[in-house]
Amino acid sequence: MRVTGAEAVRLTPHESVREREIEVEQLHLDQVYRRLEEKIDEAEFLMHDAAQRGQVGTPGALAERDAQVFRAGIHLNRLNNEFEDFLFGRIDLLPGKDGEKGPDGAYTSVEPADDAIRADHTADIAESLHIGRIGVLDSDYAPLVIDWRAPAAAPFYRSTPVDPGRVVRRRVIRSKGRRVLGVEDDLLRPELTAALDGAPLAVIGDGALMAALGQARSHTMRDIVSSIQAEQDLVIRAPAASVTEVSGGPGTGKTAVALHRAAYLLYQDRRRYAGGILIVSPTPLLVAYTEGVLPSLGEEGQVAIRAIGSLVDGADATVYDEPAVARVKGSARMSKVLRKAARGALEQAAGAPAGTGATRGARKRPAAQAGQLTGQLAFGDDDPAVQGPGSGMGMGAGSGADDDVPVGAVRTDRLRVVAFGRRLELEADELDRIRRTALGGTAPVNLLRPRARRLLLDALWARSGAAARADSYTATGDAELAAELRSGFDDDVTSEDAFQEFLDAWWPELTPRGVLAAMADERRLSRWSRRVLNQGETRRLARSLKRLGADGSGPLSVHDVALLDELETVLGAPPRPRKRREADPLDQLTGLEELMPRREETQRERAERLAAERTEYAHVIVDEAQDLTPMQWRMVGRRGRHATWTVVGDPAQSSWSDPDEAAQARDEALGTRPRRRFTLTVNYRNPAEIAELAARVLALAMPGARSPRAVRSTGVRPVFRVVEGGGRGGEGARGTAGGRGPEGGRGPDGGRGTDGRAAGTGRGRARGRRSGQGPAGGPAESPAEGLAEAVRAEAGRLLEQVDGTVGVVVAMNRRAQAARWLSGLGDRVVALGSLEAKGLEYDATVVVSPAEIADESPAGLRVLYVALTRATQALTVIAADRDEPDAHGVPDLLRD
Ligand SMILES: Nc1ncnc2c1ncn2[C@@H]1O[C@H](COP(=O)(O)OP(=O)(O)OP(=O)(O)O)[C@@H](O)[C@H]1O
Repeated sequence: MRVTGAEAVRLTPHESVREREIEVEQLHLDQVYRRLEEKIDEAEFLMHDAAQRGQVGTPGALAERDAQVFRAGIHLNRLNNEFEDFLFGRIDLLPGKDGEKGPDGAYTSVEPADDAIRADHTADIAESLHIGRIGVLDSDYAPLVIDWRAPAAAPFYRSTPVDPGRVVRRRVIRSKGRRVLGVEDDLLRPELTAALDGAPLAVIGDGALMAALGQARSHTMRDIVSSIQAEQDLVIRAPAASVTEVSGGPGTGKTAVALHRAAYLLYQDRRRYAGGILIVSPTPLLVAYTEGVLPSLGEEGQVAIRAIGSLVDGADATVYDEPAVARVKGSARMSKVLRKAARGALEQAAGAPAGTGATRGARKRPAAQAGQLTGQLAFGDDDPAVQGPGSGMGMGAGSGADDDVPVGAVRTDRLRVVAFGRRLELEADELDRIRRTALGGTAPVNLLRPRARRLLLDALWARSGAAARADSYTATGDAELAAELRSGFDDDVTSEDAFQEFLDAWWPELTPRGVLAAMADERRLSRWSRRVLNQGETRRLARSLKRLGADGSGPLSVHDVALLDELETVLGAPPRPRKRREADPLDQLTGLEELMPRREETQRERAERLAAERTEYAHVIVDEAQDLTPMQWRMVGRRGRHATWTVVGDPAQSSWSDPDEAAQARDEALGTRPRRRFTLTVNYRNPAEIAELAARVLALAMPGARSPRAVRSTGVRPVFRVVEGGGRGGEGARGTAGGRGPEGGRGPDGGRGTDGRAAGTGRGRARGRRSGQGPAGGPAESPAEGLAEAVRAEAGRLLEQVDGTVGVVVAMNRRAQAARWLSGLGDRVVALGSLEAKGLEYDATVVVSPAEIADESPAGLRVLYVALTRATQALTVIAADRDEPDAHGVPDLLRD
């Protein structure tokens, strides 16, 4: 903004300095954009020119041209992306110890020269660097903007008044599009009188960080690139070798740091990370919340952000298991059960249940019906565990008119073939022995089929007279003839449809979903889980897996996905057509089509594609690592066998009940790689008032654990409200919202008396009355008067109070109910179950019935701790009877 003379008169001296400094930055930004436009023109010219030249030249020249065009295209794409605050920072530096410049054109020295500061505490600024989302050089290769990830930008984040290095002033520049809106400075050497181009160094405002933290939250996370703090920067730029472990309480920026680290690693070594970076997130909600951050940092290509329930290709878990079931499915013991189930499913398919006298069973049972004997699943054509034609109907080897085999069914209790003009037969005993021999060891079941086939042929060969003949050839030294005879025999047998059909039925290809569905039969499962799970666990597991249906295609739970992945390993993936390798973009370059305008792939689509193409990654980042079950660690571990890792988490927020078992699985996944540990200590999300309340729950959940230090205080204390009867079934319960009379709530100022009432009779409630509708859509006098009305009223009040989002956190089994309570309040408010709240944040939250959340699972107190730490500005706790609230509405759990 240009300050005219008339305006300047009206400005206070302070304001005029601010305006002048904004103007200085505006001039620089204009210069940057001019340069960017030149670069865009260059890139466009290059692309056009290359297209004109077509496919002429030597292969080497063409490859070089393609590479150039490709680079230009990527650059163009980035430049064309309309970045908010493209340029966001500046540092003014003292002269350095040496005069060496780095590749970005900036001096590399971190420490000031010995004579940088004069005896009278004055100094001159030797260099000013602007920091932005990508680096820009001017036509003389002098830096106009330094990429935030470049080494020269590190002092912007790292310098502190205690250890300022060369930095005298750090400036955060706020801009929108091409317009600079404001600047905020930190003076890192306040004792110094510094001059820039002969004029005193101006210092404007303070609290760029505070301004960022106070901003309203939306449904997507913002990057923190302009205000990364020193302890966070250490993690982001930590060397990638081995394992980087980051712990820190709620709101300390673990997720933000993890995302920025992915962008940093790509910047540092793009070729190495062309192998892909996987970010594992606990929920699809958190994926949706965070997936915009990387594109805003100019990175989206090589990073796949996946929810733990979507890590297996094609699986998209929509269901949460009850805690007792989740405990069983998540336990490392499941790997044993699954191994047995995979082998058991195969035996079942062939009609010989393990341990029940397979021969007898097999004799009595026609193969296609064998599974039906246990009452649940038909192993055979409709067998969910079986893929492909399997035991297809047809005139198979074993089909015959005898016994009780339906016409056309393939028998698996005997094999009959004709070879070398002789009828050969293997009986059930022999087949059973062969199967057991083939299954010996730990190799994947589906991959053992060739071995089983070979054993069958050996057995048939042994019964054929040809074997004796071959032996005599061998004895007379004609081994070649013996081998020919054998190979002719094998050809003869295997060319018969009968043999192939038998094999398909007797050793079908099993699918993970099919085996999982097969485990829904409790009797069968108890055989497979013997001495591993107890009866209750087996029952719960079988019951839960019924959801998958007989064909295994039903909805998956989050914990089922790790089981599927394990089964994929145990069964062995059937060979798939090879897909194109995702590698360095330059390696894959095929020509101009890479650059032609196409529909932009979304981050999610790209993630899907990458995940489908990759089974392993070069770097794995695990967010909310404390929540991974042992089975999930095994699943994630398989994706990073050769990777470096960044693992971020907070044990105090863990919803897993057996931390020791999880720690062991984590150690196995991370192997013996050396670890670097970091701790983040400052809570940037919650104001101190909310953090204090959460700390009370932390003291119960994890005695002795330390809360992070809240960086700001708003003076707005949590509000408590009471619903009588609200704990008894929610919607159906009657009660009085805020019905404890004048003392029913504790006001935002910490005072008691009016707020509970005000909320109870507030806007949300009035709206309900006006429309003649209760929160659940029924008449106002309906039972929704209770908890539903209180929640709705409070959400309505908070929507008035904040500009951004409101989250209503309820126990998992109330999710659907709560969504109905809030219907019509708009999309700034959302209802979520306690486990879904992981990692998310809202301007304001309503936590409904803490006791209910805490009682949900053995880790309930830690889950409640998560729920209470989601708000950036305001928190309301609605207590029901079960919370045993005191006269002020404070639940028993949350009292001092
Ligand atoms: N340096 C920073 N500058 C500005 N905002 C920050 C900074 N660090 C963190 N934040 C903000 O603080 C909030 C919490 O960050 P984040 O979600 O990454 O924390 P977390 O440690 O993952 O929390 P939780 O454990 O509760 O999931 C976010 O809004 C984030 O943008």
